[in-house]
Amino acid sequence: MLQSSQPIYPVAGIRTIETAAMPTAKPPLMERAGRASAEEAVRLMIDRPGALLIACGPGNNGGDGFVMARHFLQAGRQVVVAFSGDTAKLPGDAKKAWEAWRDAGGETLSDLPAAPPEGWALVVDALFGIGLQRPITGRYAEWIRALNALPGPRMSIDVPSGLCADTGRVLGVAFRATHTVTFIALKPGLLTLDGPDHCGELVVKRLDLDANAFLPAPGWEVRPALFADQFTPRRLNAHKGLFGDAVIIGGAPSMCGAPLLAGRAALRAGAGRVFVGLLDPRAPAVDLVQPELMIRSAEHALSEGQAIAIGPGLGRDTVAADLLRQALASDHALVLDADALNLIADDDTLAGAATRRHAPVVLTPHPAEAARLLKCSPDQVQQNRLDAVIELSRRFDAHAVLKGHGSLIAHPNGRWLINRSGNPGMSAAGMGDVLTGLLAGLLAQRWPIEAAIIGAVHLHGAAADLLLAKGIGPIGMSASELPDAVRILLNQWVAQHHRQ
Ligand SMILES: NC(=O)C1=CN([C@@H]2O[C@H](COP(=O)(O)OP(=O)(O)OC[C@H]3O[C@@H](n4cnc5c(N)ncnc54)[C@H](OP(=O)(O)O)[C@@H]3O)[C@@H](O)[C@H]2O)[C@@H](O)CC1
Ligand SMILES: Nc1ncnc2c1ncn2[C@@H]1O[C@H](COP(=O)(O)OP(=O)(O)O)[C@@H](O)[C@H]1O
Ligand SMILES: [K+]
Repeated sequence: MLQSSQPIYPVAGIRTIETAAMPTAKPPLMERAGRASAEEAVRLMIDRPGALLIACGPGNNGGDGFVMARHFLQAGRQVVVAFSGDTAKLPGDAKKAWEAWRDAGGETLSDLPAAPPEGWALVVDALFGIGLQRPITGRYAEWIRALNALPGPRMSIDVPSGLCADTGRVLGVAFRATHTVTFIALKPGLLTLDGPDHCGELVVKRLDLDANAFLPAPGWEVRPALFADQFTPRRLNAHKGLFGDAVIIGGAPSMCGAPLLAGRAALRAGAGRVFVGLLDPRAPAVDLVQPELMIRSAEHALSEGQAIAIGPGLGRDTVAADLLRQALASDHALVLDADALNLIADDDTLAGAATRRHAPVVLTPHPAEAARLLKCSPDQVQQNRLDAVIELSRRFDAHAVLKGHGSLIAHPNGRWLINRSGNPGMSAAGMGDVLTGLLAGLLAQRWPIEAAIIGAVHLHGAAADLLLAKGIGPIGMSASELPDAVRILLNQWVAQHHRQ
């Protein structure tokens, strides 16, 4: 069974859902959140006897911590709660949760205690959740640093404290959880930038709410279920003409490797034929490692194919710009990567031609390329990757993929997604070229545009995860190893889907 995709809401959306659900929620949402956290904690503490430490903060995240503590106390488990604020200033529900903890016989320490000799069974971070407003400093920062230094499992309630739930930025310092239990739905900051490094294993507890019924989800996580419609087994009577022609354009002098890698990826993704159009007049006439690739001059290759990807190793001279102009004038689906993006960033006429195109355009920038397109700094892009990808899609009226861990996809219809596959083995030259080739390969097979983008981005990361699981990486994983893993996965998924 393919797992269905989960919705993602920025904090404002979560707040809307909470406000709508809260008045009628019985038991109250904080009770549900505390209980759900306790259930998850029990799973983490199997084989770990002893006390657990819960650090509670001054808002409702702290309230969840008090509820969780009470459950363990009532179950006869030793719990130590640390809270450095003023209980009189706790917001309503959190105050009630503290009172219930106190009334159950719970004790609250005003500072972090020393760890027992056998260590804590579990360290729980209930300091800040979606209400984090500014960088953490002072005593809370000291607490987080001290908690991060403790051995054993560390669980965050809702959001690792210090992590911005919307962007995945660390504000000052952040708790590094081995497990995070998040409520109602996923938030973007848990899935991109520094989010995954701080969340550890991430579990969503919906608190018995159907978030989508309160507020249609603006974003979704990428899952194979979203493109499984395309998993069609091949007929015995199939022939290459059914699987389309992909065209890759690039390879200025000394940069031929990039389009060849993309071409190999397009083949492994199943394209019937792959044309690679190289700009370098002295480029080899054949790829001896992959002789199936049909190498042409760039000009010649442009007249072939159902899907064109242009950019890998393209260069930025007038020849490159002219080829890009021709590609933009074609009526095929077009993937723009690398130097094609840089050319567009520098030339309003090319940018205009991309924006006005009728056939689909896919932009696949890494953060520095996105920054050139948006005329800002890479840092500004990374400060809010979701806003950046949505803005790119809007400005160019195109599909956009902002690469990096937790790649984001935005469609011109406003829908956005975050991909969770992939690992740091992919932080190596040529990985982006492979993604470009996969996109061209799936588009050549006439996958609908959204399915092709989501599918390519997910497969790309999942292939790297497969290599990682086999011990091939993260150190030393190379881009040319990825296409074979893509082929294995795609065939497995199609076969599994049709056995169900
Ligand atoms: N609402 C609900 O129905 C449900 C909510 N739930 C739970 O509540 C959480 C949200 O609760 P929340 O809104 O109270 O925010 P929270 O994350 O506890 O932090 C706010 C507090 O921190 C303070 N503060 C902020 N930044 C700071 C900083 N840098 N350094 C120091 N202080 C800082 C801020 O103070 P202020 O900014 O006002 O000075 C305020 O006191 C949510 O993540 C989930 O766990 C669940 O129970 C499900 C139902
Ligand atoms: N740590 C990581 N986790 C997941 N994916 C990654 C990671 N590092 C890189 N990638 C992926 O690898 C690809 C790198 O692309 P790019 O930066 O264009 O590389 P190149 O230009 O060398 O081909 C992107 O798809 C990116 O999302
Ligand atoms: K937290």
